Amino acid sequence: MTRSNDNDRPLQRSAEMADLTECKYRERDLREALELVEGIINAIPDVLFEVDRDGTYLNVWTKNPDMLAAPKEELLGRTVHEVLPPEQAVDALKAIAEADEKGVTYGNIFSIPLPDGECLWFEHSLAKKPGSTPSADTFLVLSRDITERKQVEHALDETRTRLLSVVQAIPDMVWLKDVEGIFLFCNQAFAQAVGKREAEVVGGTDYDLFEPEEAACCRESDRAAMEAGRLCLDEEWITHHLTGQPVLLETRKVPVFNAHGRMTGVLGVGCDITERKRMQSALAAREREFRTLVEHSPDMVARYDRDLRRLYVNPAFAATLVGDDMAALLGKTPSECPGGSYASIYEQNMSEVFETAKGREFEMTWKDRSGRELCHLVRMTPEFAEDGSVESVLMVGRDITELSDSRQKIHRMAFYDSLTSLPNRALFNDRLQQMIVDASWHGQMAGVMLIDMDQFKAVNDTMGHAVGDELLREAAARLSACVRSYDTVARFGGDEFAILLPEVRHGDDLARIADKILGKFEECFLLDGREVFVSCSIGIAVYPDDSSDAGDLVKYADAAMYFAKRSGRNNFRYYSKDLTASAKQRLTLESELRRAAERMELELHYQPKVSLDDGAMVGSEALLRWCHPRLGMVPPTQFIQIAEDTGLIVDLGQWVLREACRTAAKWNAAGMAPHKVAINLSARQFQSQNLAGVVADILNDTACRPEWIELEITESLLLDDNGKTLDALSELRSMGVSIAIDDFGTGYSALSYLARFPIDTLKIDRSFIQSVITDHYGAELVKAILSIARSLGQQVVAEGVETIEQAAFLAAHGCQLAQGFLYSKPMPEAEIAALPRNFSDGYPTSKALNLEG
Ligand SMILES: Nc1nc2c(ncn2[C@@H]2O[C@H](COP(=O)(O)O[C@H]3[C@@H](O)[C@H](n4cnc5c(=O)[nH]c(N)nc54)O[C@@H]3COP(=O)(O)O)[C@@H](O)[C@H]2O)c(=O)[nH]1
Repeated sequence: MTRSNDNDRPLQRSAEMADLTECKYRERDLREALELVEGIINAIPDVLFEVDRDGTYLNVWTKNPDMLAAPKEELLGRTVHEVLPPEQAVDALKAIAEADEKGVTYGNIFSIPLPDGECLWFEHSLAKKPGSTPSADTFLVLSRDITERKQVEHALDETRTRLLSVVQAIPDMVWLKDVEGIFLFCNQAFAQAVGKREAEVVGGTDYDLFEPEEAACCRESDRAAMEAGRLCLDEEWITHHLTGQPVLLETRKVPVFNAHGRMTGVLGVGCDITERKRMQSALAAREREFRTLVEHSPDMVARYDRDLRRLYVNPAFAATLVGDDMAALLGKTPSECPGGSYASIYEQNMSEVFETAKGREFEMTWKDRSGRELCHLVRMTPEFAEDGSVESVLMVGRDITELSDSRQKIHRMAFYDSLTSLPNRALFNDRLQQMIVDASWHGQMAGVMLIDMDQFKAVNDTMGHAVGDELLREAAARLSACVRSYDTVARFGGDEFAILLPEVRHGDDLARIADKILGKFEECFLLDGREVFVSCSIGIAVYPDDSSDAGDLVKYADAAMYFAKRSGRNNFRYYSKDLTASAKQRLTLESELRRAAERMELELHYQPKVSLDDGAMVGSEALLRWCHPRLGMVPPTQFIQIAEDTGLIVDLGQWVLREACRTAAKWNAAGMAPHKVAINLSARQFQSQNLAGVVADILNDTACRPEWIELEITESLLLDDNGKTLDALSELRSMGVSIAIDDFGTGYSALSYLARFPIDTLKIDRSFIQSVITDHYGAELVKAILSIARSLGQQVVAEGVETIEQAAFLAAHGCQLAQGFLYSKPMPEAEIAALPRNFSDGYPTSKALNLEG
């Protein structure tokens, strides 16, 4: 600093003064500068070091000595190597070297590890402070504690990493675009969907990823979100790069703002809802489908709430109950609409479904709105709320009226007789078992009756099946009228009935009931406009006297019934032990008869038929005999009925036919006098086989000519007017076989059949022949028969001729043939062959009578 003056001394002085002032000024400036520096150093929180090039601490300034790694006194004069950890010391020297080279250096970050694992962080700025010589250069180091900042940065980093992981991990697509639509970020899900790496997506736009149309849509929805300034929900179609399939994204887009509130872009999250949409539409389709099904189902469908009120009914339900008016049903309980006695049963079932949470199924018979009785199979199913409670009940009702009717029909068919509507044998047996159980429990007696109609077969055969059926129905009604309501009248089949009589106080009660039945049957039956008398035979077995076993009781009643029949019919018999033997015998005979033919126990005997004209043996009747190994010769009267009852007669008859034809063929061999063999045929043989065909086969097999045999049938067979018999007889007749009516005169019907059927011979029944001599009416009857036959051109055979007088009467009145003990008893084939071929000697003949006359 220089100042001018005029006087040297004073000038000098003033110069000195000036120097002094200058000096003082400088000193003041320096002091002020120092104070400023000191003030600055005190004002800043940082530490200021001065170090030399080797890192020796020369000076330290700080307001807060705690920030120092060691007390200031210990620090000064020591090098960074002595103070800092080795790594940090090396970094410090590197920073000094950089400042040495550049003059200054900023932003050198150091961390000093602490014993607890944490770190202290510092940011150093260095400036070179030139010395008087380069070697005297020192370096000012401004050390700023940035530990707090670093911690915040670290925490932010962690948060960011965590968020990024989350964003990467979520299956939804996440992306961020700036306002221009440039991708700033995307997660893996997005990158994968568009077939790029994340880095490839960032920096591009939608147009780099999608077809223009798709990209435009995406941009459009971005703009909409940005314009709205809030979260927007949208749906976007994109094409998945892997499958090439369109993918529907449900997108949430939200504009992103910076710290100043300026919009910087839009964040998008996309969820692939293609499958969900597909499921939803499939679900909707199924729902429509089910609705259509339910709406068009013939089943009744309804849903009920906990108050048993209807929430839903389908049209079938409404139609059955009220017609079209569904509203009349909704919100109502069954009791309210349509009401009725079944409604409470229905509601009770439904309440139980709500209470037990278990479905129910039951059948319900009720009436629809037109009053028609219906049967429904009702199924009630609980429907659960989320908390597991039953929220509603779904009811499906199927109309099983037809099925129920069929079931009843089947039940009736299985357990009831279709003709009489009485229980059948199966139901009878069931009730019998129950009756025994009850009787045993109450210590009571009970009865089993078996009833067989005595003349049913004759009526059936003579008046036809329709009349037979009518008789059975009437008989069933009469039996039912004779017993109490809790007794059971059953039909076993044919003309066999049975009655169960529980709660019998005394054995005699059963006799009174049996008497009542017999009395009822004494009244005539009006059948086909005619009065017919049919009696019955009754067998009685008593529980527990006779047996406690159901099977035995029936068997014993049957034995008793059989005995009643044997002892004259139209009566009843109690079972007694002896009867069992008789019934057993019958059963034994039956089973033995089945095997008689194969055991060769059967044979035919023949009874001659003699011409009353000249006494010549012109034929014979084949009569079956059973040579029983134990019982000896069993007469047909003892087994033919069994054979008829069991149907065995068909096979036996065929055997007889074959044997008789064989014999006829033998006896008519060349050169012998003609001999016609008469063969008895049962009505059953007409019913069960192609009789004409069978006869033709047998004739053929045995080489027997048709004219060598005559078939004897009973009158009753001809009264079967179904045409079958007429056809069979006509066929046989056309083959050349002659037909005879056996036991003529014992039938109950008109004689008109004589002209209708192809009949060659009438055999007058033995009972008429036996009375011709003793009884005037008998004689007149025989004369009348002879007259009818003559006028119809039929031959007459008198059977059972036992006396000369009978033979003479018959010969005198024009009877052509006679058969009876007078000439011969039935004999084996060989014995007949040995008989004289003529019975003229001592026997009356018309020729002899004429000679005498
Ligand atoms: N469906 C078939 N029925 C047959 C067959 N064989 C026999 N029968 C029928 O059995 C009944 C009994 O026959 P049977 O014991 O043989 O008696 C016959 C004669 O022995 C008997 N008869 C003959 N003459 C006299 C006589 O002078 N007096 C007298 N008391 N009895 C006599 O009559 C029976 C023959 O009768 P019919 O047949 O009516 O001419 C009997 O009804 C047989 O029909 C067979 O194979 N199939």
